[in-house]
Amino acid sequence: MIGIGSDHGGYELKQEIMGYLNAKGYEYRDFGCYECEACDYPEYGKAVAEAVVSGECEKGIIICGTGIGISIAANKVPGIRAALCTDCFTAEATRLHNDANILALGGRVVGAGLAIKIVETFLNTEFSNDERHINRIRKIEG
Ligand SMILES: O=C[C@H](O)[C@H](O)[C@H](O)COP(=O)(O)O
Repeated sequence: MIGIGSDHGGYELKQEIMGYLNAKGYEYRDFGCYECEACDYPEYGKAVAEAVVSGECEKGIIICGTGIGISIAANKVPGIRAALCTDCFTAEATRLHNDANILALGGRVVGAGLAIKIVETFLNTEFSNDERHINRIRKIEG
């Protein structure tokens, strides 16, 4: 199960990404927002982050205008490693090196075509399980 959430700045891109997830047969839960009226990104970042930490969702995708605010909010939840990506290289690297469990995107930054490629890369790249990366992730957890 993938958790997905956005504020109004990410609402349109979220619809595109949900279309992609539907087409590929991914199971997902939309944590809102459910309309494009102005709302507050911390609520949706936190909701997706908590669903990932609880185990309800294996991974999350969060979107605001820049992807910055919502990733800051999600990263406040212990156990979350949310990565803001604007290209496929970082999406792959953050799975391989950081075992990122949430992908953050900026709906005002990347177009739908690139965003979907980033999502595809993120969802299809496994953590490397390399000892050096495991040690570094442990240091983040404290
Ligand atoms: O980091 C914050 C996000 O990019 C928000 O989506 C953005 O601040 C919303 O801006 P506004 O309220 O001007 O639409």
